Amino acid sequence: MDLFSESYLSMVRLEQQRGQLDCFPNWIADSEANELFKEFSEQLQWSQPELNVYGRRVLTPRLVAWYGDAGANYRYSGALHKPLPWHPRLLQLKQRLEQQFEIKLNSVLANFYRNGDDSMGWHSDNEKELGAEPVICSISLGQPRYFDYRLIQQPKEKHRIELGHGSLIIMQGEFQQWWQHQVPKQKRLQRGRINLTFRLVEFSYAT
Ligand SMILES: O=C(O)CCC(=O)C(=O)O
Ligand SMILES: [Fe+2]
Repeated sequence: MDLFSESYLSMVRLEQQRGQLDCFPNWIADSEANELFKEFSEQLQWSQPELNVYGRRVLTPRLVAWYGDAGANYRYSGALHKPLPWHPRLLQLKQRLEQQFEIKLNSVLANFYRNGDDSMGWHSDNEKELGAEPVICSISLGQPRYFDYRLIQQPKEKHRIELGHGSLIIMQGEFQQWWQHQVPKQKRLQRGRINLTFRLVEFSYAT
């Protein structure tokens, strides 16, 4: 063990105006990240919902699963989703985030990008049930993928980072009000990536 073994906690602040974007490149050590990738790919209840794009039904270009406390309902891909009960390893990660950053979270959207053809288009996570200044903690496992973000008012000026195995980014403050983000296709990539975005959503009693 070397003197700098705590360096996995090192943080890079990428943006501090118009919201905050922080990156912890090695938040989860490789060996644990390997285990988590395997367990989540095999054990989460992945589905591929249909999206309504200008009146056409198309499949979401990745697999998704929504976990959380009962009542943490969330609208994505055009429909309201009730959370599945916590997977124990997701719950552990949630608690680790809550303790380290002194925040409260109640749910997680898991995304499975099967290969470089899977993607997520430009969006802000600005749904009403997230509140005005959500704290979103996003963990990546598996194939490193680009994460692009841009100011809504300057859409041509794209910023690009790569989210590697075991990394964490935190978006908070006004970030969702000013910026959009995407995970573009990277056609040549064959391997899968799992992303977990932990959130705090307002409870709703919709059925
Ligand atoms: O896969 C990612 O890194 C981004 C996921 C995301 O933006 C979301 O779930 O809202
Ligand atoms: Fe997002």
